[in-house]
Amino acid sequence: MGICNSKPPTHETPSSPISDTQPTKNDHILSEDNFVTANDSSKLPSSAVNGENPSNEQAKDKNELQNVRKSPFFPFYSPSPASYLFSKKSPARSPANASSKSTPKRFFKRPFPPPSPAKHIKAVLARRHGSVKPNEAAIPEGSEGEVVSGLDKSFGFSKHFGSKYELGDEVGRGHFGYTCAANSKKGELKGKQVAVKVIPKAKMTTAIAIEDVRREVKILRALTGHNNLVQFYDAYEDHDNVYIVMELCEGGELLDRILSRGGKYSEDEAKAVLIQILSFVAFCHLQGVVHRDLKPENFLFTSKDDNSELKAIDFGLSDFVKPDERLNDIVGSAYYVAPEVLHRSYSTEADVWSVGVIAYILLCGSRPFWSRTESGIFRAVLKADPSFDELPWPSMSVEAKDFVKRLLIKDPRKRMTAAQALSHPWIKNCSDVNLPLDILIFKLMKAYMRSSSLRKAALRALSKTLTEDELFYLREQFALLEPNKNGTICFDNIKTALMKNATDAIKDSRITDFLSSFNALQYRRMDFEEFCAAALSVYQFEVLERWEQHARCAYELFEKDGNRAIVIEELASELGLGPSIPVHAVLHDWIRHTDGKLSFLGFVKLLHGVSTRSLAKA
Ligand SMILES: Nc1ncnc2c1ncn2[C@@H]1O[C@H](COP(=O)(O)OP(=O)(O)OP(=O)(O)O)[C@@H](O)[C@H]1O
Ligand SMILES: [Ca+2]
Ligand SMILES: [Ca+2]
Repeated sequence: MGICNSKPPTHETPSSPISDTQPTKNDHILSEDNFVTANDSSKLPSSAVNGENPSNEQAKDKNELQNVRKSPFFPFYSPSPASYLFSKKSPARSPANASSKSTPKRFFKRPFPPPSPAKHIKAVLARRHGSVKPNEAAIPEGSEGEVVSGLDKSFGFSKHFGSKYELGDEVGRGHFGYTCAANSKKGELKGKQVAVKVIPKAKMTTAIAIEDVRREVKILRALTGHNNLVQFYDAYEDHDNVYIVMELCEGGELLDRILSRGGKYSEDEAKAVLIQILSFVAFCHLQGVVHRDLKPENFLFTSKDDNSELKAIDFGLSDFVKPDERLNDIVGSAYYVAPEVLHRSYSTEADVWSVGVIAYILLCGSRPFWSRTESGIFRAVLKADPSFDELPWPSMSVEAKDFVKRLLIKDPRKRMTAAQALSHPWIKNCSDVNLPLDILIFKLMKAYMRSSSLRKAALRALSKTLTEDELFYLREQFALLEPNKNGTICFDNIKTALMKNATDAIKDSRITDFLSSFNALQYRRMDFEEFCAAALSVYQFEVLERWEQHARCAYELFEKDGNRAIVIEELASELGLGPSIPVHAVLHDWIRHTDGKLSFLGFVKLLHGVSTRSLAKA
């Protein structure tokens, strides 16, 4: 990886404190020494920002720097000085500072920076506010983010906020709004403390910004009933603001807790946090909602208690996504953004990547992809492999490393889903987790149902090579479909399982339309053996070290039972190859010349089947 490790890197060198200041354009500058020098006053936190006396601040910096220089290891193995930045008296968190534009500034003086608040990708801000100069945005934007006058800023929300709630102290602040505690004056919540996210209409200067707020409320309203999701109560508006009323979480942001611990989470502690995050993410994905802004700032603890429950907040960038749909707008926060988002073709897997980044940070205290500039971070996300060689990784369990690596796989088809992550040995071996239904099962089953008998035979052969560990997840998923006493499922099982888990969000994400793909199961039943073939992801299988062995073994089984002579045209249509492809040249090696049956190469290609893109068009 080489970006955020213990050796002074030779490129993308962090030489300034991580802060909310705009990244500079000189991300190509190389630095021999990435230690921040204590007398480089331009890099010191300003007292105007953090309220500290500048000379104290310099002294602290110096001390910390000395600690760092003395330590042969990472800065995270020296006590973190970060917690003082988050004390209640921090002006960044007080209402008096309410005019500042975004997340409170927090500064660090470390050669290898710990996590800090993540900024939204500049292109997001350009689209939403029309405020970033076109040449500043890393990704060129169209005219959709243009500032338009005469926008309709009425949302149809109740206008009686003032008569129902009394606003109290500010409890947090983001780029789009600020959040206050409030007291409910009447109704069901009378006397109860709530949180109110206030989004000023003056900030909604583009049609997209307005649409985002509408969708934020719609998604919050629709998604209900998960323990790790903040409870939404209602939305209001007046001439100046939109008010989102929700459950008050008094335990602060996950980011603050990570920082106050100096980045040290034991495997078990990290696991406890990640189980909650993944359980929430799997829930969203089953409802067809992609959060798109998962980061430690957007998870809050309900209380200061060490074992407090974690709640996801901030659906400001979230969207509905149909099972076969790919989204293309570049959205999120740079450190956490998935490679396929930067490639403008993504779905729910992008959230899982962000959880991978959070998992990496929880376990080692550093960000897996870091650079001083946005474009540098993007380059790292697209090209660099995170380091697992530096401390503390060598002392961590093999399972923990495998878990994080499989969340941070660049190809989204090969990455684990949230439900699979909850079934990963690192989690399942030591905790009693309620495994959720995985939307991936339905996507794969749909592709299976549309496949030829030849591909089904190939998949069946591969499924016979699964080990007990690999079967665990499929067994759990099959059980969630509640097979009858003969151990088989049909259309009704799939429908019932989906409906049992449905919230209102499912209407917008059209998950129910998807059910028609399973019509064939109205007339026949599927047993566990066939389910394994149907719900097996060949792409995910490919990342396993023993893949080649599995595939060879499966090919032998297929040879005995399923392989048959096939003509090139049949294979081309099976694989969804278009007329522009010279099939005879391309598929030449996929068919064995001696008997016209599939070669090993052809077998592997057939296993992958038609690309999801051509399936989506079908
Ligand atoms: N229910 C809540 N209880 C307590 N604090 C909250 C609650 N909701 C939000 N906050 C605080 O307010 C902050 C800002 O809220 P939120 O993240 O929703 O705003 P935003 O403007 O959309 O942020 P961003 O800049 O990440 O897009 C949060 O980081 C958190 O500290
Ligand atoms: Ca936020
Ligand atoms: Ca937001």
